[in-house]
Amino acid sequence: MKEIIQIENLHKSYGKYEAIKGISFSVERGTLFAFLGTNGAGKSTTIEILCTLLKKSSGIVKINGYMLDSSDHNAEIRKSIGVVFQQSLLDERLTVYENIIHRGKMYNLSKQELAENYQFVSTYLNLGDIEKQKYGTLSGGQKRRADIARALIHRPTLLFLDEPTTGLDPQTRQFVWQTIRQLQQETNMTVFLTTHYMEEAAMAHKVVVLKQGEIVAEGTPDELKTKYAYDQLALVFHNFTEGAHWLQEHNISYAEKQGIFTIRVQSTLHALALLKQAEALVASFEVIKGTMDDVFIHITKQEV
Ligand SMILES: Nc1ncnc2c1ncn2[C@@H]1O[C@H](COP(=O)(O)OP(=O)(O)OP(=O)(O)O)[C@@H](O)[C@H]1O
Repeated sequence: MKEIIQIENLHKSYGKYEAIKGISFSVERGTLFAFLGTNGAGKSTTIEILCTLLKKSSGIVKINGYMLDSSDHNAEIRKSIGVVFQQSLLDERLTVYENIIHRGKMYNLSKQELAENYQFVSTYLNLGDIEKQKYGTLSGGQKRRADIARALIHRPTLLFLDEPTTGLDPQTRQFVWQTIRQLQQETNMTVFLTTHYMEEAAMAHKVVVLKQGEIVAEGTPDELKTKYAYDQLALVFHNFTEGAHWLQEHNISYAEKQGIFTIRVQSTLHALALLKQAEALVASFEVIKGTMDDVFIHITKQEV
């Protein structure tokens, strides 16, 4: 089966408040999927439902071929997923090794499987230097490595990460991010990620954006950028007045700040054509590509 997650018309209410208002989407096996949304959009609620920690109000959810909330399927779902939450679940008083082995034992792995799996997670997360240290004494970045290792000890096919890099320094963020990408690519694991860092979402195979419990955009990063973001050409002219006149004569709308004229362009090729036309007047230029930040701001500002 191509899809590892299939969601149809999922609803979740907390009392009278409807946090998830009938969302439908799917995630393909072996891909990196980014689930985005403003604060309170319903991301954590959705993840908790998918991880069997929270009961849905209605809708159909299938994970790895198992129907959520149907007979003994939730136990099978739990075996095939790993979860890293914003808050850690490890015991502060135990060492990293003890914590991870303790977790592994919950999955009834044989001694040999447990040893092999530990070796696997230790290599990927570079645990060698911290495995004997008590979890409570680790730095934020080291804790994150241990959290991810804990989620992987039973070798799940699907990994949920709720804002895995929030609060980390840039170097640790990069390490965590590279490890996630490497795992996804080398082991064909599906990664379901929520993040507030748009450069991380830009690397996903598919993005879904949630706003107030509803899906407001869905597609590949390129599709979303084409639809919601645009490239800009920034120009500095040899002569400010001549440059401004040239743009006005050619009916080109612009914004100007401290001598830099910014023009919205359809593509880099469009920018090139304009530059050729205005070549004699231009002192310097820059083409600014549309980003996932632009996409996110555009979508989440829109009225639903
Ligand atoms: N236990 C609860 N009881 C009542 N309302 C809740 C409960 N949990 C969440 N909510 C509400 O449901 C909505 C969705 O919350 P959720 O935590 O899923 O959003 P989120 O997208 O994960 O936000 P963030 O990015 O801030 O973590 C919010 O309005 C929140 O206040």
